[in-house]
Amino acid sequence: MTEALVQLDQVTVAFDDRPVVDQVNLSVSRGDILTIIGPNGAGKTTLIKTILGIQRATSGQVSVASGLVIGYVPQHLTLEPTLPLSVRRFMLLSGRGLADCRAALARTGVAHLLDASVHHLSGGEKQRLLLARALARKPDLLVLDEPAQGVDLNGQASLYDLIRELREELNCGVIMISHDLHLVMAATDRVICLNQHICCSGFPEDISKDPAFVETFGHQVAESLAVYHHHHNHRHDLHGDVVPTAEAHGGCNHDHP
Ligand SMILES: Nc1ncnc2c1ncn2[C@@H]1O[C@H](COP(=O)(O)OP(=O)(O)OP(=O)(O)O)[C@@H](O)[C@H]1O
Repeated sequence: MTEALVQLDQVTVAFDDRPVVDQVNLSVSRGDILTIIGPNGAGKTTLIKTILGIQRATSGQVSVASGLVIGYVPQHLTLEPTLPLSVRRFMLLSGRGLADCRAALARTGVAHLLDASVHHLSGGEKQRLLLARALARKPDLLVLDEPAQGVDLNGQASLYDLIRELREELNCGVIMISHDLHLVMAATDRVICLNQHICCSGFPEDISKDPAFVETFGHQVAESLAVYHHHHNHRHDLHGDVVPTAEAHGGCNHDHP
């Protein structure tokens, strides 16, 4: 039996008696990638804050495996603009040694920025730095809140590839929020569509046909996902370029009707 890293049973979070997360059940084990999608204000961030223990559930049960190490990648890097801060210093603030910090930066493709100022990093570099900080903790569970924000389309694909590789290398579980529906459909194992309550959940190829998904995202999005069934038969390097694999010779396959 696979032990759940985190399990939510009937979790509700209400602000001023308004349920923002409503009776949610979910479970993530090692090796799982679970993506939470949903419209603005659907309660996605509140839900992951509850998993992280930053937000208390109003009712229901949040259970985490004992000694669980969580690596959290927030939506944005929030910094005091007047405080000089190098990448090296930022990473060392995680409490890990320099060797671990260097290895994590190398894994996310930004080792060359060790002595750069965090204030001068591009949007994509900041996201990779945040991922490196989470990795340096050698997490059992990676929790990412819109990890591809500010990253161009090629960069997004390579970032999702990297997350999949890290899941295998660390044998960790992954929970992420994403708005990049096409990429999510290709990169995730399971999807939860949240609109306060879980309106549907399942495998990406099935979820786009679910009436609840169509109701939440509209016909146009559902149809575009249904025809854009993305067979991910290749990898991307950290610059977004396609790396052919043994079973494929590069290029995306998209099924057209
Ligand atoms: N601490 C709080 N106090 C009161 N209301 C809150 C609090 N935190 C979040 N909310 C409200 O809860 C609702 C859900 O917010 P949340 O940030 O979880 O949504 P989201 O799905 O992550 O949205 P987005 O996609 O826009 O980031 C919003 O209406 C928000 O205003």
